[in-house]
Amino acid sequence: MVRDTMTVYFSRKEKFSSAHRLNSKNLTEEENLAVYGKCNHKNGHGHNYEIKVTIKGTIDPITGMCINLTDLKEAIQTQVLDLVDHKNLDLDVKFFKETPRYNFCLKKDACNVKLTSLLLYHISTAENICIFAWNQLLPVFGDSLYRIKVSETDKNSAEYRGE
Ligand SMILES: Nc1nc2c(c(=O)[nH]1)N=C([C@H](O)[C@H](O)COP(=O)(O)OP(=O)(O)OP(=O)(O)O)CN2
Ligand SMILES: [Zn+2]
Repeated sequence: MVRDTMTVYFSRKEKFSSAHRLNSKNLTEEENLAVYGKCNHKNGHGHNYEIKVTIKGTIDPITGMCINLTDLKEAIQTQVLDLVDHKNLDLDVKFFKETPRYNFCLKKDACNVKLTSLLLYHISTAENICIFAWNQLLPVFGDSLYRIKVSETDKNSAEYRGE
């Protein structure tokens, strides 16, 4: 039986090259080295990243498409690739350079419990690159944006599905 509405997924892969360094402002020099190892080296390093963006939708009966590939390519290019390709993620991309996440934690000292604010920055891991790309593409695709996968190497990748 053929259904009236069928949910389908359409994906596009792109590549980009960026430099970065894994280093947290919330850790000491020694802690950074212990957590990130060689990826914390002050010279930084680079990756030929791959990003895969998946759109969820129904098939337009006239075009046979759930999204026009031209629109998907254009959005990935302008919203993501133009900002990260041949860039230093930590210095050139605002999300990693200066967009703080405000977290509040309770710190207990000898006599009382104090509310202390802690500024947390986005470290340029594959996980956070997924979040960056999601934030950039969500205004374009809304609920149709299904999944973003970012691969640093053939061996390492992260995925985000907006959850
Ligand atoms: N959870 C995460 N951990 C790490 C990430 C990350 O994005 N999320 N990223 C890195 C570094 O960016 C690093 O460049 C990864 O490279 P490496 O450790 O060399 O891993 P490879 O798979 O490329 O190489 P092998 O030497 O074969 O392991 C680190 N951690
Ligand atoms: Zn790296």
